[in-house]
Amino acid sequence: MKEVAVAVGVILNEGRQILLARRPDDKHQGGLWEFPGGKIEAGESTPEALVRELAEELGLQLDTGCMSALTEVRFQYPDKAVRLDVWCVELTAEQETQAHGAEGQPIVWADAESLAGYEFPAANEPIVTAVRKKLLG
Ligand SMILES: Nc1nc2c([nH]c(=O)n2[C@@H]2O[C@H](COP(=O)(O)OP(=O)(O)OP(=O)(O)O)[C@@H](O)[C@H]2O)c(=O)[nH]1
Ligand SMILES: [Mg+2]
Repeated sequence: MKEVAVAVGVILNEGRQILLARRPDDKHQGGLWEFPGGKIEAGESTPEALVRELAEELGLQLDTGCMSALTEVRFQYPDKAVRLDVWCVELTAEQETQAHGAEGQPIVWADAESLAGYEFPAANEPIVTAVRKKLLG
């Protein structure tokens, strides 16, 4: 199965909360919570893909300077193979006010302590571990 390369953003506000979005029911892994992002297009770096995806999905106007690599996860679903390239995205207070579910999807700001209480796609388990380690030590 061809592996799909995905840019994934762990978006942090100044209070070290993390933005989660709920995946639409009709999409792959629908109804679960995700870290926003999407498929990397030909010729794009991961941060470039994140700038584009986070504008489309959340209305954020970002440049790549607020992004830093966190981890990479390869996972095989029964119907799909993915490689998630996960970057932290640090928002200013002003940028935080821009963030909304631009495609109608619910969003929440979650504390690192509460992340384990959300249902994520199976591939996200190592991401949650990495975020907790970064923010909680
Ligand atoms: N964005 C995102 N995708 C994830 C996460 N975890 C995970 O397994 N994926 C998988 O990565 C794949 C691509 O993500 P996506 O559906 O956001 O892609 P996209 O925004 O380009 O959407 P599209 O289907 O409208 O082109 C999906 O199969 C999705 O299930 C996650 O935390 N965030
Ligand atoms: Mg997406």
